[in-house]
Amino acid sequence: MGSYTGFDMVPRLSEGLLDKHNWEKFLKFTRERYQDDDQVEMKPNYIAFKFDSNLLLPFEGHKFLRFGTMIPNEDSGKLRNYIDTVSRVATVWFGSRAYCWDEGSGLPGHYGWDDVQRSIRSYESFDSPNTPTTTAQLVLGTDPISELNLPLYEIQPVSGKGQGLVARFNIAKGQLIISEKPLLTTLNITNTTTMEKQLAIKLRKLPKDAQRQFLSLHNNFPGKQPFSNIVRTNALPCGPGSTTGGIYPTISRINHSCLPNAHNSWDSALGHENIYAVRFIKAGEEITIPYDHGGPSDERRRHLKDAFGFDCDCSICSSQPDKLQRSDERRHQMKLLDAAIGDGFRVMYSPKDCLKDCQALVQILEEEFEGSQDPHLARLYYDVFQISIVHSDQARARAFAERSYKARAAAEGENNLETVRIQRLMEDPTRHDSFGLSLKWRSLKNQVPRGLDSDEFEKWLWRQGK
Ligand SMILES: C[S@@+](CC[C@H](N)C(=O)[O-])C[C@H]1O[C@@H](n2cnc3c(N)ncnc32)[C@H](O)[C@@H]1O
Repeated sequence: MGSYTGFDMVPRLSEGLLDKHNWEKFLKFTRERYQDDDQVEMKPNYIAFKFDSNLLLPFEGHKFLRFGTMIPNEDSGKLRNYIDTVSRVATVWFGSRAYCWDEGSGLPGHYGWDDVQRSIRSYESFDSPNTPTTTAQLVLGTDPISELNLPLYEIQPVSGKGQGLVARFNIAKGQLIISEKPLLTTLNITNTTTMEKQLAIKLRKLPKDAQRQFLSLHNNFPGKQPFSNIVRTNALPCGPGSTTGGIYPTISRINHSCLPNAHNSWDSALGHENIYAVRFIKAGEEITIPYDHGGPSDERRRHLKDAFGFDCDCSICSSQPDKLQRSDERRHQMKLLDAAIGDGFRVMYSPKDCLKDCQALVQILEEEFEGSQDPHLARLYYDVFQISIVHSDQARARAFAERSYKARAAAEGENNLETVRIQRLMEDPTRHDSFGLSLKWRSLKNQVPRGLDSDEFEKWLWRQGK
């Protein structure tokens, strides 16, 4: 046996220029210090100390939590020397932020090993860079506007669409824009006379303020049944496929786009609707969400006209014919691939073909959504997770669950119940009901090859060239 020792970065580094600069200097020094040491190896994404798979220094400092391991009792002092030296250099660059700990002396580390392992797994591929929302964030990595907790939007007239939500500040991808409780929720009742009566009863029970807010919402179907038509214009389903709709004082002011910059999701634990930015939104830009069910523009426009009574004039629908045609081709292809991926027989008997389809779909989503594809990727990577786990491939299942988790956390928040469920599957893919239906691709969750560059890792992940 032995005792654990090392240093943790507390708080972890930001993606700001200052932290990046210090991390680069620290790595440069470490690299030079060990350049002739055959125990220290330069990998595509990190510096590896060969003694232990936990002793890695990633090139992306914001991912780093810990440099530490167990020093066996029989260690001659060699391993301890490496850890002490790197820890000392870290304290030179980062001061007390490089928190040195030693369990043998009764000083435990700051982070749990689960978090450390997760951070280490993330070293294998580079993150796509975030666009800073302010100069302060560019330099310091923190966003003073979000710390002030000011509303990030205001309700304004938007040309051709009535009112809409417009960003007051730059909003980062993954930022929560608004979380709101519904004024009321209602079942989707097809008989509008019954619906009108039930809504009248519900409205009467609301405080006067809420009644006024409801009645001030836009009604795209003026006529005899104002309550149900306000619902028809403004309701958002409380979760995917839900037959209950929610009406909101502010969220119901958000207009539709077929290429939206925000994503709406229902938080069933809190009974809130959340809106997250799915790409960087510039101050002054309109905030939009999707009301459509996908498909090429003719299908989307038909659905929006039938269900909501408006002709969409979003940036895609009103683009030049050749651009629209390319988008339509991609959307058509997305539908075909979606259907093929969901075919259980293929998942079971032609899983490699399914993987190929999933990879093709990732590519198309990237082209079509230009950086705002996280809501789609969250679902797609979960599908690939399922394909992997059906065939007992825990290593890839975990990597895909991690990608699904990241995309979902960015689009729906870390506390969303579905995000948390996927996080658990990422920790232990065998919890999924379909684990082990086939043993075709059996692997353990740690059987991930280390030290591959990004292309090699992708090839491994998608089972190319096997
Ligand atoms: C939920 S409301 C959104 C807020 C509404 N614009 C308002 O003034 O309160 C939906 C209505 O907004 C308008 N709208 C939303 N997205 C639109 C778009 N992409 N193109 C044209 N009109 C749109 C339509 O009149 C639609 O029925």
